[in-house]
Amino acid sequence: AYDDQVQLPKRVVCSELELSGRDAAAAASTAPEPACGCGWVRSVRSQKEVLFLHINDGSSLENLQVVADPSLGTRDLTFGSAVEVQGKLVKSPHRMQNMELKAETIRVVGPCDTWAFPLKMKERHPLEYVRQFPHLRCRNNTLSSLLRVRSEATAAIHSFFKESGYVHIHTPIITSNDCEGAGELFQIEVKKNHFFDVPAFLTVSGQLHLEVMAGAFTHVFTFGPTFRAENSQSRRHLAEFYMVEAELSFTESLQDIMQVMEDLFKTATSTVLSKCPHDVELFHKYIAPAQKGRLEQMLKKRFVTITYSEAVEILKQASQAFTFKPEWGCDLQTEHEKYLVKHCGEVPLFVINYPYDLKPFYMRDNEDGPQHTVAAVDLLVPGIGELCGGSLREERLPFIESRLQRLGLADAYQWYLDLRKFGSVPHGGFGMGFERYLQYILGVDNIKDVIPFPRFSHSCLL
Ligand SMILES: NC(=O)C[C@H](N)C(=O)O
Repeated sequence: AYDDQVQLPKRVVCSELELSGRDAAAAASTAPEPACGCGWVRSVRSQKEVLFLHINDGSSLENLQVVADPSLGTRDLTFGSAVEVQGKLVKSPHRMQNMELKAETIRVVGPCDTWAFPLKMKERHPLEYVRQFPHLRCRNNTLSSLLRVRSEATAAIHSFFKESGYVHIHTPIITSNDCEGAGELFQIEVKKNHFFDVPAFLTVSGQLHLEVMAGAFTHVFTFGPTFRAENSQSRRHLAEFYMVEAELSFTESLQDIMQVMEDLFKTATSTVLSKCPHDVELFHKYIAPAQKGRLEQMLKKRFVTITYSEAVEILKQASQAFTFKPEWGCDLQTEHEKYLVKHCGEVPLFVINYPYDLKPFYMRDNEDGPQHTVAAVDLLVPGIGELCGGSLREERLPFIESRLQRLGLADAYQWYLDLRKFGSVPHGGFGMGFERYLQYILGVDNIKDVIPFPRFSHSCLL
Protein backbone atom coordinates (compact mmCIF):
# COMPACT_ATOMS: atom_id res chain seq x y z
CA ALA A 1 0.00 0.00 0.00
CA TYR A 2 2.89 2.33 0.75
CA ASP A 3 4.10 2.02 -2.87
CA ASP A 4 1.11 4.05 -3.99
CA GLN A 5 2.07 7.01 -1.86
CA VAL A 6 3.02 10.17 -3.72
CA GLN A 7 6.76 10.86 -3.49
CA LEU A 8 7.54 14.16 -1.79
CA PRO A 9 9.74 16.41 -3.91
CA LYS A 10 13.43 16.29 -3.01
CA ARG A 11 14.54 19.16 -0.76
CA VAL A 12 17.45 21.06 -2.36
CA VAL A 13 20.14 21.91 0.19
CA CYS A 14 22.44 24.84 -0.61
CA SER A 15 25.61 22.92 0.29
CA GLU A 16 24.75 20.33 -2.36
CA LEU A 17 24.84 23.03 -5.01
CA GLU A 18 28.60 23.19 -4.78
CA LEU A 19 28.67 20.47 -7.46
CA SER A 20 31.59 20.26 -9.83
CA GLY A 21 30.75 21.05 -13.48
CA ARG A 22 30.82 17.33 -14.29
CA ASP A 23 28.38 16.38 -11.52
CA ALA A 24 26.07 19.17 -12.62
CA ALA A 25 26.18 17.97 -16.23
CA ALA A 26 25.38 14.43 -15.09
CA ALA A 27 22.49 15.67 -12.97
CA ALA A 28 21.18 17.71 -15.88
CA SER A 29 21.30 14.78 -18.32
CA THR A 30 18.60 12.99 -16.34
CA ALA A 31 15.02 14.30 -16.59
CA PRO A 32 14.47 17.21 -14.15
CA GLU A 33 12.90 15.97 -10.95
CA PRO A 34 10.35 17.70 -8.75
CA ALA A 35 12.29 19.59 -6.12
CA CYS A 36 11.63 22.00 -3.30
CA GLY A 37 13.83 24.72 -1.83
CA CYS A 38 13.36 26.36 1.57
CA GLY A 39 15.32 29.29 2.95
CA TRP A 40 15.58 33.03 3.45
CA VAL A 41 15.61 35.41 0.51
CA ARG A 42 19.02 36.93 -0.13
CA SER A 43 18.06 38.82 -3.28
CA VAL A 44 15.04 39.44 -5.48
CA ARG A 45 15.37 40.71 -9.03
CA SER A 46 12.21 41.10 -11.08
CA GLN A 47 12.54 41.59 -14.82
CA LYS A 48 9.81 41.84 -17.40
CA GLU A 49 10.00 38.20 -18.44
CA VAL A 50 11.53 36.56 -15.42
CA LEU A 51 11.84 36.77 -11.67
CA PHE A 52 15.19 35.80 -10.09
CA LEU A 53 15.41 34.86 -6.47
CA HIS A 54 18.41 33.79 -4.42
CA ILE A 55 17.59 31.85 -1.30
CA ASN A 56 19.90 30.53 1.39
CA ASP A 57 19.29 27.84 4.01
CA GLY A 58 22.51 28.34 6.04
CA SER A 59 24.15 25.07 4.93
CA SER A 60 26.59 26.93 2.66
CA LEU A 61 27.65 30.30 1.36
CA GLU A 62 26.13 29.16 -1.95
CA ASN A 63 22.60 30.41 -2.69
CA LEU A 64 19.94 28.48 -4.54
CA GLN A 65 18.94 30.42 -7.64
CA VAL A 66 15.21 30.32 -8.31
CA VAL A 67 13.88 31.28 -11.73
CA ALA A 68 10.17 32.08 -11.89
CA ASP A 69 7.49 33.66 -13.97
CA PRO A 70 6.98 37.23 -12.62
CA SER A 71 3.33 36.36 -11.95
CA LEU A 72 4.52 34.15 -9.05
CA GLY A 73 5.97 37.16 -7.23
CA THR A 74 3.99 38.89 -4.46
CA ARG A 75 4.52 42.01 -2.37
CA ASP A 76 5.65 39.83 0.51
CA LEU A 77 8.51 38.35 -1.47
CA THR A 78 11.22 40.61 -0.09
CA PHE A 79 14.80 40.41 1.13
CA GLY A 80 14.88 38.52 4.46
CA SER A 81 11.53 36.73 4.07
CA ALA A 82 11.31 32.96 4.55
CA VAL A 83 10.09 31.05 1.49
CA GLU A 84 9.28 27.61 0.20
CA VAL A 85 9.62 27.09 -3.54
CA GLN A 86 8.31 24.05 -5.42
CA GLY A 87 9.49 23.30 -8.94
CA LYS A 88 12.08 21.41 -10.99
CA LEU A 89 15.84 21.41 -10.56
CA VAL A 90 17.52 22.07 -13.91
CA LYS A 91 20.98 22.87 -15.21
CA SER A 92 21.55 26.58 -15.16
CA PRO A 93 22.55 28.40 -18.36
CA HIS A 94 24.47 30.92 -16.21
CA ARG A 95 28.26 30.64 -15.92
CA MET A 96 28.40 31.20 -12.16
CA GLN A 97 25.73 28.65 -11.34
CA ASN A 98 25.51 24.89 -11.82
CA MET A 99 21.87 24.25 -11.06
CA GLU A 100 18.77 26.35 -10.59
CA LEU A 101 15.22 25.74 -9.42
CA LYS A 102 12.53 26.48 -11.99
CA ALA A 103 9.65 27.54 -9.77
CA GLU A 104 6.08 26.32 -10.10
CA THR A 105 4.88 27.75 -6.79
CA ILE A 106 6.43 30.20 -4.34
CA ARG A 107 5.04 30.41 -0.81
CA VAL A 108 6.14 33.16 1.56
CA VAL A 109 6.30 31.26 4.84
CA GLY A 110 7.32 34.27 6.94
CA PRO A 111 7.35 37.80 5.52
CA CYS A 112 10.04 40.30 6.53
CA ASP A 113 9.60 44.05 6.88
CA THR A 114 12.59 45.03 4.77
CA TRP A 115 12.61 48.65 5.92
CA ALA A 116 12.79 47.75 9.58
CA PHE A 117 15.15 44.77 9.06
CA PRO A 118 18.64 45.92 10.09
CA LEU A 119 20.42 43.85 7.42
CA LYS A 120 20.29 45.20 3.90
CA MET A 121 20.30 43.38 0.57
CA LYS A 122 23.73 42.86 -1.02
CA GLU A 123 25.48 44.97 1.58
CA ARG A 124 28.68 43.81 3.26
CA HIS A 125 27.97 45.04 6.78
CA PRO A 126 31.02 45.58 9.01
CA LEU A 127 31.36 43.10 11.89
CA GLU A 128 30.97 45.93 14.43
CA TYR A 129 27.62 46.83 12.90
CA VAL A 130 26.10 43.34 12.95
CA ARG A 131 27.38 42.77 16.49
CA GLN A 132 24.55 45.04 17.66
CA PHE A 133 22.02 42.42 16.52
CA PRO A 134 23.03 39.10 18.12
CA HIS A 135 19.60 37.67 17.26
CA LEU A 136 19.86 38.50 13.56
CA ARG A 137 23.54 38.57 12.62
CA CYS A 138 23.64 34.84 11.77
CA ARG A 139 21.60 35.76 8.67
CA ASN A 140 24.59 37.76 7.48
CA ASN A 141 27.10 35.95 5.22
CA THR A 142 30.17 36.72 7.33
CA LEU A 143 28.67 35.44 10.57
CA SER A 144 27.09 32.40 8.96
CA SER A 145 30.46 31.46 7.40
CA LEU A 146 32.09 31.96 10.77
CA LEU A 147 29.60 29.73 12.53
CA ARG A 148 29.97 26.97 9.94
CA VAL A 149 33.77 27.11 10.37
CA ARG A 150 33.26 26.99 14.14
CA SER A 151 31.07 23.92 13.77
CA GLU A 152 33.59 22.14 11.49
CA ALA A 153 36.49 23.04 13.78
CA THR A 154 34.58 21.63 16.77
CA ALA A 155 34.00 18.36 14.93
CA ALA A 156 37.64 18.26 13.74
CA ILE A 157 38.92 18.68 17.30
CA HIS A 158 36.67 15.91 18.59
CA SER A 159 37.73 13.55 15.82
CA PHE A 160 41.43 14.37 16.32
CA PHE A 161 41.20 13.21 19.92
CA LYS A 162 38.95 10.27 19.17
CA GLU A 163 41.30 8.98 16.49
CA SER A 164 44.25 9.39 18.87
CA GLY A 165 42.53 7.19 21.48
CA TYR A 166 41.45 9.85 24.00
CA VAL A 167 38.35 9.53 26.18
CA HIS A 168 36.08 12.58 26.14
CA ILE A 169 35.11 13.75 29.63
CA HIS A 170 32.33 16.19 30.53
CA THR A 171 34.05 18.19 33.25
CA PRO A 172 31.65 20.14 35.51
CA ILE A 173 30.58 23.71 34.90
CA ILE A 174 29.80 24.31 38.56
CA THR A 175 32.74 23.59 40.82
CA SER A 176 34.01 24.26 44.31
CA ASN A 177 37.65 24.50 43.21
CA ASP A 178 39.18 27.55 41.61
CA CYS A 179 41.98 25.91 39.56
CA GLU A 180 44.33 28.26 41.42
CA GLY A 181 44.99 31.51 39.75
CA ALA A 182 43.71 30.67 36.26
CA GLY A 183 41.43 33.71 36.32
CA GLU A 184 38.82 35.77 38.18
CA LEU A 185 35.93 33.62 39.37
CA PHE A 186 32.19 34.03 38.96
CA GLN A 187 30.66 32.94 42.25
CA ILE A 188 27.26 31.27 42.12
CA GLU A 189 24.63 32.84 44.30
CA VAL A 190 21.26 31.31 44.94
CA LYS A 191 18.30 33.20 46.32
CA LYS A 192 17.87 30.57 49.04
CA ASN A 193 21.37 30.62 50.42
CA HIS A 194 23.66 27.66 51.13
CA PHE A 195 22.53 25.50 48.24
CA PHE A 196 25.85 23.67 48.13
CA ASP A 197 27.01 24.47 51.69
CA VAL A 198 30.35 25.53 50.21
CA PRO A 199 31.20 28.44 47.93
CA ALA A 200 30.62 27.37 44.32
CA PHE A 201 31.89 28.92 41.11
CA LEU A 202 31.59 28.67 37.37
CA THR A 203 34.61 26.73 36.17
CA VAL A 204 37.70 28.58 34.91
CA SER A 205 39.32 25.38 33.63
CA GLY A 206 38.55 21.66 33.58
CA GLN A 207 42.18 20.76 34.19
CA LEU A 208 41.98 19.44 37.75
CA HIS A 209 38.99 17.24 36.93
CA LEU A 210 40.84 16.00 33.85
CA GLU A 211 43.82 15.11 36.03
CA VAL A 212 41.47 12.91 38.08
CA MET A 213 40.36 11.15 34.89
CA ALA A 214 43.87 10.85 33.42
CA GLY A 215 44.57 8.73 36.52
CA ALA A 216 42.21 6.08 35.13
CA PHE A 217 41.90 6.57 31.37
CA THR A 218 45.50 7.64 30.53
CA HIS A 219 44.55 10.06 27.73
CA VAL A 220 41.52 12.34 28.21
CA PHE A 221 40.15 15.60 26.84
CA THR A 222 37.33 18.02 27.43
CA PHE A 223 35.92 20.80 25.26
CA GLY A 224 33.41 23.07 26.92
CA PRO A 225 32.61 26.53 28.21
CA THR A 226 34.81 28.19 30.82
CA PHE A 227 34.19 31.46 32.62
CA ARG A 228 36.45 34.26 33.73
CA ALA A 229 35.25 37.51 35.24
CA GLU A 230 37.97 39.54 33.61
CA ASN A 231 36.93 43.15 33.66
CA SER A 232 38.55 43.67 30.32
CA GLN A 233 37.24 45.27 27.16
CA SER A 234 40.09 43.74 25.16
CA ARG A 235 39.83 42.11 21.73
CA ARG A 236 41.13 38.82 23.18
CA HIS A 237 38.96 38.25 26.27
CA LEU A 238 35.44 37.00 26.89
CA ALA A 239 33.66 36.23 30.15
CA GLU A 240 32.40 32.95 28.64
CA PHE A 241 34.66 31.15 26.21
CA TYR A 242 35.30 27.60 25.05
CA MET A 243 38.46 25.75 25.94
CA VAL A 244 39.88 22.50 24.57
CA GLU A 245 41.86 20.76 27.28
CA ALA A 246 43.82 17.51 27.20
CA GLU A 247 45.65 15.54 29.88
CA LEU A 248 48.12 12.71 29.24
CA SER A 249 49.39 10.17 31.77
CA PHE A 250 52.74 8.34 31.56
CA THR A 251 54.35 11.42 30.03
CA GLU A 252 57.68 12.65 31.33
CA SER A 253 58.59 15.13 28.66
CA LEU A 254 57.17 18.55 27.94
CA GLN A 255 58.03 17.88 24.27
CA ASP A 256 55.32 15.19 24.18
CA ILE A 257 52.71 17.70 25.32
CA MET A 258 53.95 20.25 22.77
CA GLN A 259 53.75 17.65 20.02
CA VAL A 260 50.06 17.03 20.80
CA MET A 261 49.40 20.80 20.76
CA GLU A 262 51.09 21.15 17.37
CA ASP A 263 49.37 18.08 15.91
CA LEU A 264 45.96 19.19 17.18
CA PHE A 265 46.43 22.67 15.77
CA LYS A 266 47.61 21.44 12.35
CA THR A 267 45.07 18.63 11.97
CA ALA A 268 42.10 20.82 12.94
CA THR A 269 43.27 23.63 10.66
CA SER A 270 43.85 21.46 7.61
CA THR A 271 40.45 19.81 8.14
CA VAL A 272 38.75 23.21 8.29
CA LEU A 273 40.59 24.37 5.16
CA SER A 274 39.48 21.32 3.23
CA LYS A 275 35.88 21.13 4.59
CA CYS A 276 34.88 24.77 4.26
CA PRO A 277 37.19 26.42 1.73
CA HIS A 278 34.61 28.99 0.60
CA ASP A 279 33.77 30.09 4.13
CA VAL A 280 37.48 30.49 4.98
CA GLU A 281 38.08 32.28 1.68
CA LEU A 282 35.42 34.87 2.51
CA PHE A 283 37.45 35.89 5.57
CA HIS A 284 40.74 35.91 3.73
CA LYS A 285 39.19 37.99 0.96
CA TYR A 286 37.20 40.61 2.87
CA ILE A 287 38.27 40.57 6.52
CA ALA A 288 41.98 39.69 6.63
CA PRO A 289 43.55 39.79 3.15
CA ALA A 290 47.07 39.51 4.63
CA GLN A 291 46.14 36.08 6.00
CA LYS A 292 45.62 34.58 2.53
CA GLY A 293 47.95 31.64 1.92
CA ARG A 294 49.69 32.09 5.31
CA LEU A 295 47.90 29.20 6.97
CA GLU A 296 48.87 26.75 4.24
CA GLN A 297 52.51 27.87 4.60
CA MET A 298 52.37 27.66 8.37
CA LEU A 299 51.03 24.09 8.21
CA LYS A 300 54.21 22.98 6.41
CA LYS A 301 56.57 24.48 8.99
CA ARG A 302 57.64 23.18 12.40
CA PHE A 303 56.70 25.41 15.30
CA VAL A 304 59.71 27.13 16.91
CA THR A 305 60.70 26.63 20.59
CA ILE A 306 62.61 29.01 22.88
CA THR A 307 63.00 29.07 26.66
CA TYR A 308 61.56 31.82 28.83
CA SER A 309 65.13 32.92 29.66
CA GLU A 310 65.99 33.21 25.96
CA ALA A 311 62.76 35.13 25.43
CA VAL A 312 63.72 37.65 28.12
CA GLU A 313 67.17 38.11 26.53
CA ILE A 314 65.56 38.79 23.12
CA LEU A 315 63.13 41.28 24.69
CA LYS A 316 65.88 43.08 26.62
CA GLN A 317 67.66 43.81 23.32
CA ALA A 318 64.56 45.78 22.28
CA SER A 319 63.70 47.12 25.72
CA GLN A 320 62.91 50.63 24.53
CA ALA A 321 60.05 49.28 22.36
CA PHE A 322 57.94 48.27 25.38
CA THR A 323 55.72 49.95 27.92
CA PHE A 324 56.55 47.18 30.43
CA LYS A 325 60.32 46.69 30.65
CA PRO A 326 61.16 42.98 30.41
CA GLU A 327 63.01 41.46 33.38
CA TRP A 328 63.67 37.83 34.30
CA GLY A 329 60.87 36.83 36.68
CA CYS A 330 58.19 39.07 35.14
CA ASP A 331 55.17 37.75 33.29
CA LEU A 332 55.28 38.24 29.53
CA GLN A 333 52.85 40.95 28.44
CA THR A 334 50.89 40.84 25.17
CA GLU A 335 53.29 43.39 23.64
CA HIS A 336 56.19 41.07 24.53
CA GLU A 337 54.45 38.00 23.12
CA LYS A 338 53.71 39.74 19.84
CA TYR A 339 57.30 40.95 19.56
CA LEU A 340 58.68 37.46 20.19
CA VAL A 341 56.48 35.93 17.50
CA LYS A 342 57.65 38.55 15.01
CA HIS A 343 61.28 38.12 16.02
CA CYS A 344 61.05 34.35 15.49
CA GLY A 345 59.62 34.62 11.96
CA GLU A 346 55.84 35.07 12.41
CA VAL A 347 55.28 31.37 13.06
CA PRO A 348 53.64 29.78 16.11
CA LEU A 349 56.16 29.87 18.93
CA PHE A 350 56.49 27.71 22.05
CA VAL A 351 57.97 29.42 25.09
CA ILE A 352 58.98 26.91 27.76
CA ASN A 353 60.31 26.76 31.34
CA TYR A 354 58.77 29.74 33.12
CA PRO A 355 59.85 31.04 36.55
CA TYR A 356 58.60 28.88 39.41
CA ASP A 357 57.15 31.88 41.25
CA LEU A 358 55.02 32.97 38.31
CA LYS A 359 53.09 29.77 37.82
CA PRO A 360 50.35 27.84 39.68
CA PHE A 361 51.11 25.14 42.26
CA TYR A 362 50.46 22.17 39.98
CA MET A 363 53.32 22.79 37.55
CA ARG A 364 56.32 20.47 37.80
CA ASP A 365 59.46 21.81 39.44
CA ASN A 366 62.49 21.71 37.09
CA GLU A 367 64.84 21.86 40.14
CA ASP A 368 67.26 23.93 38.08
CA GLY A 369 69.46 26.16 40.14
CA PRO A 370 69.32 29.89 40.81
CA GLN A 371 66.85 30.71 38.03
CA HIS A 372 64.23 28.36 39.35
CA THR A 373 61.73 27.24 36.68
CA VAL A 374 58.79 24.89 36.11
CA ALA A 375 58.07 22.66 33.09
CA ALA A 376 55.46 25.03 31.62
CA VAL A 377 54.74 25.93 28.01
CA ASP A 378 52.79 28.68 26.28
CA LEU A 379 52.06 28.62 22.56
CA LEU A 380 52.11 32.10 21.06
CA VAL A 381 50.71 32.84 17.60
CA PRO A 382 51.02 35.81 15.23
CA GLY A 383 48.60 38.65 15.83
CA ILE A 384 47.07 37.09 18.97
CA GLY A 385 49.80 36.20 21.48
CA GLU A 386 48.95 33.33 23.84
CA LEU A 387 46.79 30.63 22.29
CA CYS A 388 47.58 27.61 24.50
CA GLY A 389 49.06 27.05 27.93
CA GLY A 390 50.18 23.79 29.46
CA SER A 391 52.71 22.02 31.66
CA LEU A 392 53.95 18.83 33.15
CA ARG A 393 52.11 18.45 36.43
CA GLU A 394 53.88 17.89 39.74
CA GLU A 395 53.26 14.19 40.39
CA ARG A 396 55.68 13.83 43.36
CA LEU A 397 53.85 13.87 46.68
CA PRO A 398 56.51 15.64 48.81
CA PHE A 399 56.92 18.45 46.27
CA ILE A 400 53.21 19.14 45.81
CA GLU A 401 52.46 18.72 49.50
CA SER A 402 55.02 21.29 50.61
CA ARG A 403 53.98 23.72 47.87
CA LEU A 404 50.31 23.50 48.86
CA GLN A 405 51.21 23.90 52.52
CA ARG A 406 53.22 27.04 51.82
CA LEU A 407 50.24 28.46 49.92
CA GLY A 408 47.85 27.49 52.74
CA LEU A 409 45.89 25.27 50.33
CA ALA A 410 46.71 21.82 51.72
CA ASP A 411 43.30 21.31 53.34
CA ALA A 412 41.29 22.32 50.31
CA TYR A 413 43.34 20.07 48.05
CA GLN A 414 43.42 16.85 50.08
CA TRP A 415 41.71 15.08 47.19
CA TYR A 416 44.43 16.33 44.83
CA LEU A 417 47.10 14.96 47.17
CA ASP A 418 45.25 11.61 47.16
CA LEU A 419 45.90 11.40 43.42
CA ARG A 420 49.64 11.49 44.27
CA LYS A 421 49.21 8.80 46.95
CA PHE A 422 47.21 6.24 45.02
CA GLY A 423 49.00 5.27 41.81
CA SER A 424 50.51 8.61 40.83
CA VAL A 425 52.06 8.83 37.36
CA PRO A 426 54.05 11.49 35.52
CA HIS A 427 51.52 13.44 33.48
CA GLY A 428 50.86 16.73 31.80
CA GLY A 429 48.38 18.61 29.68
CA PHE A 430 47.32 21.84 28.11
CA GLY A 431 44.37 24.08 27.27
CA MET A 432 43.67 25.91 24.02
CA GLY A 433 41.29 28.87 23.83
CA PHE A 434 38.92 27.93 21.04
CA GLU A 435 37.85 31.49 20.16
CA ARG A 436 41.45 32.64 19.92
CA TYR A 437 42.11 29.69 17.65
CA LEU A 438 39.27 30.82 15.35
CA GLN A 439 40.49 34.41 15.51
CA TYR A 440 43.92 33.28 14.39
CA ILE A 441 42.92 31.01 11.50
CA LEU A 442 40.35 33.44 10.09
CA GLY A 443 42.20 36.66 10.90
CA VAL A 444 39.35 38.13 12.97
CA ASP A 445 40.44 41.11 15.03
CA ASN A 446 37.81 41.02 17.76
CA ILE A 447 37.04 37.87 19.77
CA LYS A 448 33.36 38.96 20.09
CA ASP A 449 32.92 38.12 16.41
CA VAL A 450 33.90 34.44 16.63
CA ILE A 451 31.30 33.26 19.18
CA PRO A 452 27.52 33.17 18.56
CA PHE A 453 26.54 35.08 21.69
CA PRO A 454 29.47 37.00 23.25
CA ARG A 455 29.49 37.73 26.98
CA PHE A 456 31.89 40.34 28.34
CA SER A 457 31.89 42.93 31.09
CA HIS A 458 28.79 45.14 30.96
CA SER A 459 27.30 43.08 28.15
CA CYS A 460 25.07 40.01 28.31
CA LEU A 461 22.61 40.51 25.45
CA LEU A 462 19.90 37.89 24.96
N1 LIG B 1 44.31 22.58 30.99
C1 LIG B 1 45.22 23.51 31.06
O1 LIG B 1 46.39 23.27 31.16
C2 LIG B 1 44.77 24.94 30.99
C3 LIG B 1 45.11 25.71 32.22
N2 LIG B 1 44.52 25.16 33.41
C4 LIG B 1 44.60 27.14 32.03
O2 LIG B 1 43.58 27.48 32.59
O3 LIG B 1 45.19 27.89 31.30
